[in-house]
Amino acid sequence: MAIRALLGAFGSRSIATRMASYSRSLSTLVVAEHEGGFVKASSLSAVEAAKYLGEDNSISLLLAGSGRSLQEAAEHAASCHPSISEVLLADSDKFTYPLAEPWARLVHLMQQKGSYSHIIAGSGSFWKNILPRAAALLDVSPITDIIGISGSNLFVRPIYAGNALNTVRYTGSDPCMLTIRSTSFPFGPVSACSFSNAAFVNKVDLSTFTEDDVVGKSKYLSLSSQDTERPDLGNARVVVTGGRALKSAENFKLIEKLAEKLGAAVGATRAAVDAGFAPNELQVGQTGKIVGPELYMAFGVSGAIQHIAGMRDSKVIVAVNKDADAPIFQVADYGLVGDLFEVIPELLEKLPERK
Ligand SMILES: Cc1cc2nc3c(=O)[nH]c(=O)nc-3n(C[C@H](O)[C@H](O)[C@H](O)COP(=O)(O)OP(=O)(O)OC[C@H]3O[C@@H](n4cnc5c(N)ncnc54)[C@H](O)[C@@H]3O)c2cc1C
Repeated sequence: MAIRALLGAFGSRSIATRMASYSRSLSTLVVAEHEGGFVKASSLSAVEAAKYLGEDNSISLLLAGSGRSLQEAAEHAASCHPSISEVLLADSDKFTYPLAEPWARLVHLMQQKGSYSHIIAGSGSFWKNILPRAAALLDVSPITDIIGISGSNLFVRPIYAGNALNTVRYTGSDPCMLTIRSTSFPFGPVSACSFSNAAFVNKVDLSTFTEDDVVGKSKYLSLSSQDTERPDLGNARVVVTGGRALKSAENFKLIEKLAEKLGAAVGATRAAVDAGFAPNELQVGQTGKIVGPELYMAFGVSGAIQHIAGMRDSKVIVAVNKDADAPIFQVADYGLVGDLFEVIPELLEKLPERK
């Protein structure tokens, strides 16, 4: 086993920024996601994380796909983060769709070409699908859900639904493959960033990438994307979450209306998702999305540990619950014992319209 558990007792907030780094010759490949011509915020968080691996870390960012949006994403990547030294562009219709098999082969190929010391990706479902396959091809053991980095081989990650933190030392061979929680390595507004020292953009030579590399068991059918009007749940500044107490999908629209008024993303507990009040991609928690907004508002949410695991890093937590003993109040900064069916309409009435 390449990973050795060492300790487990760090405070949970801002660990990434508190830990020191030490230097050694490093080169990191950040495997990135892009959408609509922009590199996703979670991938820029992976670049942020790479900075903590040590000084003199040369950071390359890999983008794959095809068409105009890939070219636009490459331009964005080249100027969006001062630590990126090179943007690598795998431009082929083999990567138009997010299928795990060809993408895992691509990561394998990139490692063969670049001999990176580290490969880093965000913790989202996209890379969760790909990275373990790439790690198997490279015969290394990945470390997932990193929230703190203290040098090139020492990482902190939550265990037991976030109730304990584990520090692990990577003792395997290169590359050390990591997925990071973007809430622990925040990077500023993605669309606005621009630096004068633009990174080089280099095309990846895919001549050795054969049809066999593309063949796999998965097949692309269609892509359903969330409502683009709303902020992305994983990166939103404000999240409004509803629980089972909403009782129906119709009532859950109260949460959506409040979110709209606040310019917030909508979240849901697993109980609300299982009951069909909200779609699966809105689930916050251990088996849903991990969020860390400035403001998290929970309505009719009991505060089960599996839910807390997904939102405990929020800066300010507001909870409204009928039951004064609900566990959610233990993590809330502001708590209101009350009926959400009275509180939300009152908030909707009193909050000013968004401009
Ligand atoms: C392996 C595993 C993984 C899991 N992963 C997740 C996960 O990722 N995310 C997640 O959320 N859960 C997860 N769960 C489920 C979790 O254990 C809880 O069952 C779930 O979070 C409860 O959701 P809830 O708070 O909406 O419902 P409940 O626990 O039923 O709580 C409803 C709350 O609403 C309050 N309430 C009722 N009526 C009103 C009202 N009118 N006004 C105000 N308050 C009211 C009640 O007092 C109560 O506290 C997981 C469970 C397991 C076993």
